[in-house]
Amino acid sequence: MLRSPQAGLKVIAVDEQLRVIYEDNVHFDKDLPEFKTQGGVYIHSDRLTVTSPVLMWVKALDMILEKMKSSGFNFSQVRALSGAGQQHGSVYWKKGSIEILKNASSELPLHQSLKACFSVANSPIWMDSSTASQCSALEKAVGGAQRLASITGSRAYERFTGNQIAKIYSQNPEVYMQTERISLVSSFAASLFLGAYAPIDYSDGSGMNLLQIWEKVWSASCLDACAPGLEEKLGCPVPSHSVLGPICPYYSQRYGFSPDCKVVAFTGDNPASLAGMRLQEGDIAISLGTSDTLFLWIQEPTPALEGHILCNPVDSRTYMALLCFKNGSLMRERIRDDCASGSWDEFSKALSSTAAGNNGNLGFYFDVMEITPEAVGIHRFNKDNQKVSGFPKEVEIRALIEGQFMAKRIHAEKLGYKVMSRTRILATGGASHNKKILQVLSDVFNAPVYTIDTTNSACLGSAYRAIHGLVAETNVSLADVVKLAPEPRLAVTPTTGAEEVSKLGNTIFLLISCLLQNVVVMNSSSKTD
Ligand SMILES: Nc1ncnc2c1ncn2[C@@H]1O[C@H](COP(=O)(O)OP(=O)(O)O)[C@@H](O)[C@H]1O
Ligand SMILES: O=C(CO)[C@@H](O)[C@H](O)COP(=O)(O)O
Repeated sequence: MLRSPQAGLKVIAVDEQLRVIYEDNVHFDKDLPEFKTQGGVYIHSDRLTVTSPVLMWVKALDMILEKMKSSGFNFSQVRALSGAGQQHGSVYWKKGSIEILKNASSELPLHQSLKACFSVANSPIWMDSSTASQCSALEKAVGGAQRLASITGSRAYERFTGNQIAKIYSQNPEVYMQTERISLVSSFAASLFLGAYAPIDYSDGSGMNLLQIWEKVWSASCLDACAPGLEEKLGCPVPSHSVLGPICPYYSQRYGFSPDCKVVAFTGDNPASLAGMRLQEGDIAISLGTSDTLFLWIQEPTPALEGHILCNPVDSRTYMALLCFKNGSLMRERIRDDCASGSWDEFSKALSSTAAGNNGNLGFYFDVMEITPEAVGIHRFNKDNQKVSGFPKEVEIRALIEGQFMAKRIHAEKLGYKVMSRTRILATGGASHNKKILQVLSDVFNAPVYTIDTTNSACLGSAYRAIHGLVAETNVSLADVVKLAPEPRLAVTPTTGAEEVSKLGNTIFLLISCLLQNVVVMNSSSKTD
């Protein structure tokens, strides 16, 4: 029921009929200003290193539980809890912290007891891209990028945890040596509820460049390439539906939780969204949160140099494919501020006043180095495919949104996904509130778009996973557990005629995208030569 994304901490509680009975959040920048984060993070002066203060996450948990308590929430009725964290980020527990965690006094908020527990105060998070040299070394150590992808589901990515750990070890070996346990953001949050170090689940563990996704064990060659003695610091990975144990006494004493309340393994935010959206095979899920992600349920994946294959969080025999785009909401917000006076309403009006296909005007908008494709900068092309330096405001807004969705379609198709007549697009995340944005999504994919009641699918998915955890050992599927839950709702259908326009746009977009990527890659390699 808990989720710790980048910008804040969110909570949802559901009853036995799977109705949402409580929903709340803590916003890091606004509610915890003493940490001075922007969007929940610190972007360091090199513009590559991105971290979040780990104690801010603990304080946010204290705060949200206090809010629930003051609203009269009945904690004693909670039978199970689970949660999700932004993927790839890591937390470093100092030697001896396990005792402090186990024995935290229920008289104190948790952040006070855990003040001295972290050997790295600012945790590296998914936005970090400062580990290029560690990525090259890891790929080299295992026999190349494709070999690493075949073992772990992904070639080396800078934000993936193994590379982040390798950086900490190489820059600060003494800090690494002082660390007794390394958690992901998800297993860290689970540890706070367990009062013990929680294991990493298979699904979030697949975002580390360390797990053999087929055998579901740590890869000795990847571990050795990153840092010595790493296996011991990570603990054994477990199936995502595992019950980790009962909630620790701290929560019964301070908030009135039942001592029988079970803690089910926490997982990554995207895997939890897959559960919350009740994804079926053939569907495509698009999360429009801080980052944009696209994911699919997949039976027999073939890991490639683009995209990620993760263990499926709700079915250990299958997988999920994931594509992540860094220039998501923050990019849309920047263009909203520049072209629509900071108003989503005005932004939406611009989408209504321009035609699908944008009269041939196309744009690529990457304020920060994109993950897929690896490109940066703002690149605009008119209907004659000539590069132009600017667009009128409304054209700019449509070029941004069409470009973002064309990139998603093209890259999903490269992973082998085919839009079929039964394809449903399930949209979630903050920007899925915006119907005009969803209309463009529907037109570009030529498929209907559905949403669920809450845009907070990762949090809802965590609640579903908590219930599923109670029965998963008896072979009951998540689909069975959530069959009473409200079905996704049809939000928009494709505009007649939009398909032809978007097909043409897609082809041109693909051509320019390939050229652009090559130019960027060539430029960056000539820089390092
Ligand atoms: N009406 C809207 N139109 C477009 N984007 C929106 C709208 N409302 C919120 N957003 C975007 O949603 C983002 C937050 O999404 P959310 O899913 O809550 O983030 P997270 O991934 O951190 O959980 C904000 O950055 C904001 O840009
Ligand atoms: O890096 C990825 C996925 O690979 C991101 O999707 C993170 O999991 C964080 O997501 P937000 O919820 O903050 O957008």
